[in-house]
Amino acid sequence: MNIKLKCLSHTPLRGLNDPAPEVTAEVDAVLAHARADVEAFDPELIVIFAPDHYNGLFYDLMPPFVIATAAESVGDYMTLPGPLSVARDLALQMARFILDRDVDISVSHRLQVDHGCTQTLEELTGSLMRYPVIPIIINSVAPPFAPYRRVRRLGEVVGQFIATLDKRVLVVGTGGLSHEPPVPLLDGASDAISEFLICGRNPTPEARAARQERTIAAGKIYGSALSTQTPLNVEWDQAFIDLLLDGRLDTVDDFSIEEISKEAGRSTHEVRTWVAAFAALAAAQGGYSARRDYYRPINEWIAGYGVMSAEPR
Ligand SMILES: O=C(O)CCC(=O)/C=C/C=C(\O)C(=O)O
Ligand SMILES: [Fe+2]
Repeated sequence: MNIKLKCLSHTPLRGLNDPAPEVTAEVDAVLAHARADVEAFDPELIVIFAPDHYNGLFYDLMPPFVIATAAESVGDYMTLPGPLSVARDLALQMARFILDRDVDISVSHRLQVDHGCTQTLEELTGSLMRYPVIPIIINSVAPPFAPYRRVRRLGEVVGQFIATLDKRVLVVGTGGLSHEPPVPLLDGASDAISEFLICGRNPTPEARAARQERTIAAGKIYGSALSTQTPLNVEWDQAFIDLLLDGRLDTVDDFSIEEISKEAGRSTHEVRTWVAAFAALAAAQGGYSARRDYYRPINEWIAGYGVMSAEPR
């Protein structure tokens, strides 16, 4: 086995509410570099830890963790629609391995995934079909969440499974860092919003466009006095990146979900995908060397926007 890691933020607002051209050019250059790294590594498998934003998973049955044996992109927020080349048999083997090690995970044989999974896959590989992939969705948006220690443990067992493979494996985490886009909460929601959050699959084009417009409108005022969303938190982001750089993964076991939501925004919990990805790398190889490729708070994208890479020491 040979393993590498990439963790990246994603944003629904790329191309829809961009920051200054210098900033998008800077991010484009970082992403081009990341993509060249992936091209050179030529992975035989990508394991991607990703969140969902009420496109594939709803409160009619909201699992903490899901592994997909087949997945299709809904094509939201300018991302590519269509199927992902999921490594079906390997995904099933991985699910069995995880369950055998006392970590509960659901299996989906037909999962819809959104920009939270596909934007990063597209940025790193140029397509949804280029390499065999196993999507693992970690609930990071629809409370209640499994605690961070369970996410770390999930990552560990996935890493142990990867260690059994004779393959080049790229582990990806996507989401975060600090941010709070206008994703509705079930608690206190109107009947119409509750209905959407419980079973809002396959929205009409009009409903999809209205969701997108709400997010664009929020992006236009994010970080200003007009916004009611929790702002970006650069200190929180730096501390989290430092924790990963130092390999202090077990400190996430003490993370308080409520405190993070208050300090850094409710969608900051997408960093759970980074926790799982780093834990997988650490467990597969017994240690890693990581670098921070990029960080910038970008209000227009509602994103504490970061990119990290890591590989075995
Ligand atoms: O229904 C919607 O589209 C609600 C908004 C939404 O899904 C926003 C997603 C934002 C991110 O992916 C993010 O900031 O990480
Ligand atoms: Fe997201």
